[in-house]
Amino acid sequence: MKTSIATVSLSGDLSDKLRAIAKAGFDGVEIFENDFLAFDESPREVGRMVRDFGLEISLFQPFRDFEGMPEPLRTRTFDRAERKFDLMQELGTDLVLVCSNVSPAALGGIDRAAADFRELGERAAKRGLRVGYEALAWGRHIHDHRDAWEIVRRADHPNIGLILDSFHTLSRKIEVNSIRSIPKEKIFIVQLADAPLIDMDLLYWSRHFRNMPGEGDLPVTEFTRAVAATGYDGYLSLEIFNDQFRGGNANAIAVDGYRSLIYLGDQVKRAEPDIRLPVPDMPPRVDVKGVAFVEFAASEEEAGELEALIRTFGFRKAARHRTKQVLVYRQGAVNLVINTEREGFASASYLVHGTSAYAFGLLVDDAAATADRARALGAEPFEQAVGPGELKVPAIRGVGGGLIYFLDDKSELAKIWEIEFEPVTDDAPAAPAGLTVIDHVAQTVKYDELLTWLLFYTSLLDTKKTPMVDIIDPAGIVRSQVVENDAGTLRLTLNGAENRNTLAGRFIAETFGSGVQHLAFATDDIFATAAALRANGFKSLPISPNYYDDVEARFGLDAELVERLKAENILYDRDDSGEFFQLYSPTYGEGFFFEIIERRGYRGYGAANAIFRIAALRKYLRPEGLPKD
Ligand SMILES: O=C(O)c1ccc(O)c(O)c1
Ligand SMILES: [Mg+2]
Repeated sequence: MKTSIATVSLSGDLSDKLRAIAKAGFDGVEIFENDFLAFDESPREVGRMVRDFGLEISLFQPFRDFEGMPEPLRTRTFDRAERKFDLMQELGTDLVLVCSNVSPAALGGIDRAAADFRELGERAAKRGLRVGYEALAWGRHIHDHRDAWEIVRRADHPNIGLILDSFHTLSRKIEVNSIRSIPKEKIFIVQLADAPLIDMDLLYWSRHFRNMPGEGDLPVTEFTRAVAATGYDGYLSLEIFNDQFRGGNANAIAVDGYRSLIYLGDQVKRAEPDIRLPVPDMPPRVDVKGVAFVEFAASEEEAGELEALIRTFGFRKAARHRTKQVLVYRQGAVNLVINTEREGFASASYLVHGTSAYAFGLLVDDAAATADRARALGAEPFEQAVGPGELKVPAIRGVGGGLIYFLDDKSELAKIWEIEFEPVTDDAPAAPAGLTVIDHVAQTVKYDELLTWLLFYTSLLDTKKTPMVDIIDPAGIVRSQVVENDAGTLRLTLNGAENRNTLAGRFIAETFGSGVQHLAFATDDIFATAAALRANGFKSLPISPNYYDDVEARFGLDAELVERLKAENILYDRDDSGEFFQLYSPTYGEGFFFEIIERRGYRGYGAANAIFRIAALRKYLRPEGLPKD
C-alpha cells in the first residue's frame, strides 16, 4: 500500500514537515504549493530534499480556477499552467491537482470543461506530465466527483485523470458506490480525510476540521472500499486541513496519520478481500474480555494511604509478588496491584508522576497476537528485564507513557497470579462491599492528544467510540469521548482538558502528564454497597442538597428514593437504556478519585451529573486543602 500525506496537514516549515513524514513511514508527500512558496530553497533543492528523505512527490497541488474560463482569462490560465509545469519538472513530480473552478467568471458547460482539459492534456503530455481533476464540494459548477468524472471521460486524454477526495464526496453525502464503475487507470490519486459531523459551511468545515480517517464521523472506510473495488493500487494520500494539527507536534500527527492509513487498509481488506491494494497482514482487532488488573506505582508511605482507602471499599490483600514489592488487593473480579519497587519502570513512573495508576492489564483472546497487531499499527512495545521464574507479559506504551499489558487464558499468562505471586492472608480484612468488576477506566489527556488516543484504542481493540460530549467544569470545558465494546467488557473514557484550571487540566499539570484519573467499580446494589462502605469508614464525596431537589423534579422520582440517594451522596441518571447510580470518593493525591456505579440497563456514563461531581471534587484540591469535617 503506497501511503502519502499532504504537507498542509502538518506544522512547521517544509523541512520539518518532510522529516516528520519520512520518519512516520510514508512513501510519498503531496507538496502543497504554499508550503513550497514560503520556503527559501529552489524547486530543484526541494526535490532533492524530498528524495534524500527517501520520499517521492506523489502530487503537486492545487492549481485553481482553470476550466471553463472566458477569454482573455482562458489564455492566461493556460499560461499559468505552463509555469506550474516548469516548476513540477524542477521539483521532480509528474502529477498536478486541478481543483474545480470556484471563480464567478467560470462559464460552466461540461463539454467546454472537457475541451479545456483535452488541451491541457496535450500540453502536459509534451512534458511527460499528468493532470488530475478534483471536484471541490463548493466548486461553482462542478462539486460532485460524478460530474468531474464525466468531464475527464469526455476529455478522453491519457494524461488527464480523476482525483477523488473522500471529504468532498462524503461531505455532500454522494453515493460512494458510484466510484466502483470508474476505470482504475483513470483515478490518478486518492486523497483521504475524515471529519467530525458538524453542520456548517462546507468550505469552512473542510479547511478547519478535517481529521485522520477513523478520527471523525464520515464513512471513509466505505469510500475506500469503493475505490479499492476498482482495482486502484496507487497512493492513499492524507490531505488534512485542521487548525489543531497545524499547530500541533508534526511528528505525533504524522504517526497518527500513518496509523490511520494502515488501520483503514486493514478494514478495507477485511470487508473487500478481492482488492489490489497491498495491505500489510495483521491479526484482527482485538476482543477485550475485561480489565484484568490496574496497577498503581507508589512510595511505601503513599501506598499505605491508598491501601487504607481501598480497604474501605472492601478490598482485601490477596497476594504478594514472589520477588518484588508488589501487592495485590482483590474483590470480585477486580485486581488492584500496588507496586512500591524502588527500581524499574514503576518506580520511574512514581518519581515523575507521583502515585498513579500507571498500568493496566487487558484480558484478551490471544495476548501475543494483540501485541503483533499493536506493533503493525506502530504502537511502542514495552519490555522490561524479566526475573527468574517470571513471565514475559506482552505490553505497549499507552496514554502518558503508561503501560497496557495483555493477558490471555490460552497461554501461561493465564496463571500469572499463581506463577508470580504467593497468596497472603489479610490480617485486618475489610467487609466486602459487593464490587464486581472494573466498569471503566477514565484517562485524562491534553485536548490535542484526544484524537491520537481515540485512534490508538479503536484501531487496536474491537471497540466503538461514542460521540464527543462537553463536560462543564466550573473552570472550563472538558471534552469527553468513550471507547467501548458492545459486550460492555471494556469501557475507557477519555477526557481532553483544554486548560489547566479544570479538574482534568489540574490533574495533568500536577502529575506531569496524561494518565488514569479515575477508576469506576461496578456493584449490583449501590445502596448495599454504600452502607458497607460507610461501615468500613469510607466518606463519600458530599453532593450539594440542591442537586437532589432538581433530580426529584427532573425525573419525577419518589421522595423516599430521593432521600436515600441524598443520604448516601448517590447521583442519579436515567435515559431510554435504563437507570444509573453513581457514588464518588473525594480526590486522592493530585486529583485522582474512585467511582462506584450501578447500571440498571443504562449504557451511558452520567455526563449530565459531571458538572455536580466536578464542583464537589474541586473542593478537595490543593491549595484549598481538605475540607473540615
Ligand atoms: O480547500 C481547498 O481549496 C482545497 C484545495 C485542494 C484540495 O485537494 C482540496 O481538497 C481542497
Ligand atoms: Mg483534496
